[in-house]
Amino acid sequence: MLEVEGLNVWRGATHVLKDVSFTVAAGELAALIGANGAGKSTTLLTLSGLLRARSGSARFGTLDLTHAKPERIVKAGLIHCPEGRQIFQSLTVAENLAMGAYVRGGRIAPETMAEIHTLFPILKEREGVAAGTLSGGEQMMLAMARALIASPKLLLLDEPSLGLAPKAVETIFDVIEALKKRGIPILLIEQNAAMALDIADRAYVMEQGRIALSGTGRELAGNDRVRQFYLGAT
Ligand SMILES: Nc1ncnc2c1ncn2[C@@H]1O[C@H](COP(=O)(O)OP(=O)(O)OP(=O)(O)O)[C@@H](O)[C@H]1O
Repeated sequence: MLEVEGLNVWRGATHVLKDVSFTVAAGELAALIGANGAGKSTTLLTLSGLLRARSGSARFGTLDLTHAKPERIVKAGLIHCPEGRQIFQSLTVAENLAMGAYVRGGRIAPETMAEIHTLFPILKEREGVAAGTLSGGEQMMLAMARALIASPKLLLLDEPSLGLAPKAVETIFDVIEALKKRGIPILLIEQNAAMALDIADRAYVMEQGRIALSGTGRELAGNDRVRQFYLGAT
């Protein structure tokens, strides 16, 4: 479904992504984990068409992401869910959700809204309030709901646990598991390696712009190097 091969991306004078290769198969939850500055955000920006690769390829089905315009990539169903703070703070919850449908050129179908309210009951309760008044966890849920309304064929989740209280992180990961059960393919970018590896079918560790390790979530959770550097084992 998503095939990235030998991707090299420069930002200014810095060679950030170095021969990056990975795949996300249909129905799969893949996790990309790594420390601050490893190159995870650069990877997402490249897949969304906002940064251009100097060499290598990234294909989403038949679409060549290294040359397609960002709007074309969104239309093809590669939907980037940013961290919760990037919702429209002064718009209501309902208005933010409407923006998700707008990118696909339509309205929200009643059955889609019903599904969103099943996944995120809190958003129904809060539909009339300004998004900026929601808690961090609720804002993340709104960002995820907005991405889902855009009918993703592959959902790019950018650090969904960032800055959230532990209870909110658990709720968000429960939702991610629910999306996985619905068969929505997900590329999850996370610093919270323990939780990401726990739910990932396949995982990649990025270090200094390279894929340093890959395997199933379980394999990597048992890997000595991962345990030492990413899971805090002693
Ligand atoms: N605009 C830029 N110009 C030059 N270098 C940049 C720019 N943005 C990021 N970098 C460099 O690219 C490298 C990777 O950054 P990136 O943001 O992709 O990492 P990350 O793994 O997503 O980390 P974080 O979790 O902190 O966002 C870092 O070394 C960073 O300094």
